[in-house]
Amino acid sequence: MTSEAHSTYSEEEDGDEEAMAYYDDDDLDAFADEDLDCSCEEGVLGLSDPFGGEVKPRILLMGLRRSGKSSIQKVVFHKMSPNETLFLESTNKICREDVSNSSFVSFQIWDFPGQIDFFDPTFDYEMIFRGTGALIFVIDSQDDYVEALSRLHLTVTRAYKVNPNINFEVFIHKVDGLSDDHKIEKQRDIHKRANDDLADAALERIHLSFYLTSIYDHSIFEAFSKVVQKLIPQLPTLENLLNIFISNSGIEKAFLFDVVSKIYIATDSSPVDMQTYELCCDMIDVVIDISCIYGLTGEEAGIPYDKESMAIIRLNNTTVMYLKEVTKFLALVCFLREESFERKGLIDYNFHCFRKAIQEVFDVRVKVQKSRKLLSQRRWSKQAMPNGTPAPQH
Ligand SMILES: Nc1nc2c(ncn2[C@@H]2O[C@H](COP(=O)(O)OP(=O)(O)OP(=O)(O)O)[C@@H](O)[C@H]2O)c(=O)[nH]1
Repeated sequence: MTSEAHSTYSEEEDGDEEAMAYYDDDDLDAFADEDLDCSCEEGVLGLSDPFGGEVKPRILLMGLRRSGKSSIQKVVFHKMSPNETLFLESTNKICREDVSNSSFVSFQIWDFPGQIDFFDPTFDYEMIFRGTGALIFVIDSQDDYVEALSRLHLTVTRAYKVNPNINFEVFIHKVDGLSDDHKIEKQRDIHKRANDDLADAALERIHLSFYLTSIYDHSIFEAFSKVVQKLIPQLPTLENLLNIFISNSGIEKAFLFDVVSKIYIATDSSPVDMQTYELCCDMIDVVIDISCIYGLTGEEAGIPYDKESMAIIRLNNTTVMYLKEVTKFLALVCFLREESFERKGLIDYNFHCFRKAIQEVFDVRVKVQKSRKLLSQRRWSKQAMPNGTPAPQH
């Protein structure tokens, strides 16, 4: 395998940098009124903490004690190594974290303590479920899951009553200790029992999606990618753009990755196989690691990834992997045959058009965010002055 990688980390702004600044600043602007950013440690909430004005979709992590909820969050979003999760303490309050890596990957994760009680009057579950986009229920596959299944049923039915638009995602977790046959067997059993319970309650219309996951391989990143993709309204547009890009460039497969979390936010319409996805994750690791070691020029340089970041890796099976920066947090990773890579000029030109199109999609999103913000400000000021009295000037 041969590889080339290139990254520069100049802190000085150049002409093109404006385009990047335009991205980021507008993004920040758009979210200025919902500046709820806090680390997990700082973001511990009381159970009745209201988040009235918030717009970002929520992803809830629920499940029994020690099922692996905090480990998932730490491994996917904090680069914690799986072995370190052995030392995580039990969560005893709801722990909220903002994930705003890029314009398309922007949500909040709420990690719930295992023993949460729906009948506790201080637990305002209606408020919580109302703003929820996805509810991930984690089941420990190495443990007896009878209790977990009844908890899943209770949680899902409560949540559905409050908000029928929630995506219900079930992670059959810790499958690293199981053989392939055993994994399939567990998935079938859990799937059947959970759906039977819903059918018994005449709630067949609730759809549950199941994933086999482990923090010890890439399955957890892949599952999270699928959960997040469902929350991206621009997904069909992104997929379309990727389809057009690859079919005109002789590329076999392309992924749009969020570099920080290694979640892929979109891919073309050809099927994804796990090995290809793992190779992409490894490539991103190589680029970021090399850049961290050799590229960083200053303390405040932050994430070692910029508009010059790119990498080419030639595999020993005549396949080439090509990574290019799309925005400050997004990368395009492509797989193509060596002979197709001879037309690199054409690929780069098409990439340029693809990148521009992504910026336009992003532009529309920012405009929508801004008009929503304006609208809510107007509503708010009307409420503040019901008789039309102008606000006092200071
Ligand atoms: N084998 C294996 N162990 C895991 C996996 N994920 C988490 N664990 C382990 O499971 C244990 C519990 O993990 P936590 O993340 O603390 O579980 P939790 O659901 O947040 O627990 P509470 O905070 O008590 O609700 C830890 O020892 C983890 O190392 C996995 O995929 N495979």
